[in-house]
Amino acid sequence: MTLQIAPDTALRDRLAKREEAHKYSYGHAVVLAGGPGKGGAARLAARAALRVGAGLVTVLAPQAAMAEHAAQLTAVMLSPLADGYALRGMLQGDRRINAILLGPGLGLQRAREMVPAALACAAQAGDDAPGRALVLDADALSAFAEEPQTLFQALRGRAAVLTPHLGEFARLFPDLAAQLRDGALTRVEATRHAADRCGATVLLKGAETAIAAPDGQTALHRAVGDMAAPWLATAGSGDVLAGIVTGLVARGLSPFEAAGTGAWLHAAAARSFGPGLIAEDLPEQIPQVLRDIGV
Ligand SMILES: NC(=O)C1=CN([C@@H]2O[C@H](COP(=O)(O)OP(=O)(O)OC[C@H]3O[C@@H](n4cnc5c(N)ncnc54)[C@H](O)[C@@H]3O)[C@@H](O)[C@H]2O)[C@@H](O)CC1
Ligand SMILES: Nc1ncnc2c1ncn2[C@@H]1O[C@H](COP(=O)(O)OP(=O)(O)O)[C@@H](O)[C@H]1O
Repeated sequence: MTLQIAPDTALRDRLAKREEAHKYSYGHAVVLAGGPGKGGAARLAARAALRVGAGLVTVLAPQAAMAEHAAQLTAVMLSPLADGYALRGMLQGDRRINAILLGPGLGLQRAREMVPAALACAAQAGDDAPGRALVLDADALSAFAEEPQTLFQALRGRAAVLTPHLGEFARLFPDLAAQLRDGALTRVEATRHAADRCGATVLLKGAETAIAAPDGQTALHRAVGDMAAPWLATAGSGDVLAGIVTGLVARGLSPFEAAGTGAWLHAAAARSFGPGLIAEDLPEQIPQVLRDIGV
């Protein structure tokens, strides 16, 4: 049965912060950024992760892009990160980093190096203790268009969420995208097959966002009718969604829960802001959405 996503009491409780907690109770998310002039997407995502309640969020950027990020970031932290070797060292040395976002503005070449390094340090899916989870979006997906099996082999069994739009989905799963276009598969069915094939949670974006976990669970978020959010059709809104999902896994939600909750929060923030929305507005609207559902 496909879950229809809506806020409930359990969700409100999961999103609240406890009186006695401190920042490390809510995880440390890192967002990998690409080269100079390409940092906007990573900053949007990082801000969203912090707004949704991750305890700490750090943008990891190449040295050449540090000055640009430093001029723009305040609550979000910033560190230099040269290459995949340095990423492995950082992740092996700091177990408190429990959520990693790769893709927004990362660049295809940097993604090919960083994604395998990050996956090698991710938790096994289904571990009892909440481990380190990855969110892969944008360039982290497109980078493997020529060899999706390489990505799927590295992903299998890891705690991860893939957040493709239909174009990115077609690059990794061309046969499933073709069957979706032909009507041979529904959106939920295509997403379920994709999750089964890659061994990770898949969130297929769009006005109807389908989510599937490798264990067969599925969910659907329909931003249509009363729930429409058409102003989300703006550059960078997907980067913000990836950041929201990353913030939620940093807070300890499972990849499947984080994907569903993130899809709902993202559209609710767009509806709450209304016409004229641009991507920067989405993270700033999250506090209002949280208040509206009683968090
Ligand atoms: N403010 C920023 O800094 C922004 C940075 N961005 C970054 O820019 C990089 C490249 O993004 P692009 O937008 O060029 O790459 P995309 O992969 O989104 O777009 C390339 C092509 O994919 C197809 N496509 C896009 N969306 C589709 C959809 N929903 N359904 C079907 N086909 C679709 C179209 O043919 C499009 O020409 C990424 O790293 C991304 O994160 C973008 O997210 C836009 C905003
Ligand atoms: N008409 C629409 N109704 C609801 N949501 C939409 C609509 N158009 C786009 N979205 C949402 O906006 C986001 C766009 O993401 P994406 O295509 O990756 O853009 P970008 O790469 O510019 O960030 C996705 O979450 C998608 O579900």
